[in-house]
Amino acid sequence: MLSFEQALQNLLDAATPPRTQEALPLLQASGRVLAHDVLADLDVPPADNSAMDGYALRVGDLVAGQAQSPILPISQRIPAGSVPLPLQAGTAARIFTGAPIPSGADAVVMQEHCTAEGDAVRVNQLPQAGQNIRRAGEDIARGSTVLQAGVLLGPAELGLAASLGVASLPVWQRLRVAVFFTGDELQAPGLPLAPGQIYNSNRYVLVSQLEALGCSVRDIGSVPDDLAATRAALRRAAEDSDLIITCGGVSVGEEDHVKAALEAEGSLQSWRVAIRPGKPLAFGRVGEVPFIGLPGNPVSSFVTFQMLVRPYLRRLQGMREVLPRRLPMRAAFATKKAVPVREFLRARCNAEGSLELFPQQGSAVLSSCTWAEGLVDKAPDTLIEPGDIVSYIPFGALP
Ligand SMILES: Nc1nc2c(c(=O)[nH]1)N[C@H]1C(S)=C(S)[C@@H](COP(=O)(O)OP(=O)(O)OC[C@H]3O[C@@H](n4cnc5c(N)ncnc54)[C@H](O)[C@@H]3O)O[C@H]1N2
Ligand code: MOO
Ligand SMILES: [Mg+2]
Repeated sequence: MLSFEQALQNLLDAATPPRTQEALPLLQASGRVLAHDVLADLDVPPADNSAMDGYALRVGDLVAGQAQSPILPISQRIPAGSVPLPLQAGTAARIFTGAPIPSGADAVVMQEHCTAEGDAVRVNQLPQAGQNIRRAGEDIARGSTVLQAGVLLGPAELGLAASLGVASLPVWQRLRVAVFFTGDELQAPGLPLAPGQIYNSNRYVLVSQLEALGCSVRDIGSVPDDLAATRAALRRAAEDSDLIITCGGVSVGEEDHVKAALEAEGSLQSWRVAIRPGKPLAFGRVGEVPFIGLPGNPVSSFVTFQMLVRPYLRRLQGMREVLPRRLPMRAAFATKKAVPVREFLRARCNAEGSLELFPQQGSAVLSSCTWAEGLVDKAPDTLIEPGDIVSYIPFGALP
């Protein structure tokens, strides 16, 4: 049986980085992984511009007059998008937010601090030099790396690329993941349950987790607890896929056919990891296609995906390495027995700022995964007492 660390290391060592990339228009690149760094070939903003609607002026012209509320004639009007003339000495320019600063001006005074008087302006609150001016390049400096290869492109990244004038981005080809779900008892949501059936919830957890990571999923569907059917499903899953992930049928019962099917159609590299939930996790290959057999228990497949499959998928997709952020937090609970495997306990923070456990830590209790906000990572053969500091991994802190 592998330790958690061995299982994770095996997966990461086996993760071949992506090779094929494609250039996509920005809006089609959302949710994709950037294949190359993006460098700025211009300053953003390109030129000094006004942060406010007001008047561009030279502070020295205000002080020279020594008046409390000096008045300056208005020499030009600069809306955003226009090209200003150099500022005439002793005058002010009417200027609007985003408009370029005329050469010679060194501050913008907000119109709320002024009084317009015909074609002149009375300045009631003297500005500091540089005030309300957004300098060229203060957001992005020409030549700097704006986006790093491996980032999962979201709204802010697309906006930043657009602010540089970039219209398309190089992204890695989506990882093609084939999935199927084993179990005679499975019924699709929306259809009536026959006696003995349950709804196939794992499908929705797995497919949505894969899609959230930018994978393209081919769902082979539900497969009965039958060796020949499982072998046929493996063969189909291996066609045109970069990875196969199945749910169910990897434990020790006669109705669990995934391991035998894998040994018949490919190779079983390892089976069972010393963790709870998620112990009967299987790794292997079908031909050249890597295979992961997740356990059927809903929490087992959820937690093993989060803790082991995600880091693997991130590397397969060329995403930046990010370790799950662990927080040392105080436990407001006690565990009852020390088990010889590493445990990931579903927990969340209470009003006092310490951690509570979901009362049922069984691995078929899917409702715990909507109640919990993260996992307490508990070492083998240990107990946790109230007040202990534990290692807590918020779901949101999982890369
Ligand atoms: N004698 C033993 N029995 C079991 C062991 C063991 O070591 N000795 N391991 C237990 C552990 S740990 C786990 S985890 C489960 C995993 O078993 P399988 O991977 O073979 O999963 P199944 O038997 O197919 O199903 C387990 C459980 O989950 C339900 N299930 C399955 N697929 C789905 C799905 N798509 N959606 C919702 N629920 C699903 C299934 O009905 C079963 O209740 O084995 C233990 N047994
Ligand atoms: O591996 Mo299991 O998830 O403990 O039920
Ligand atoms: Mg089973």
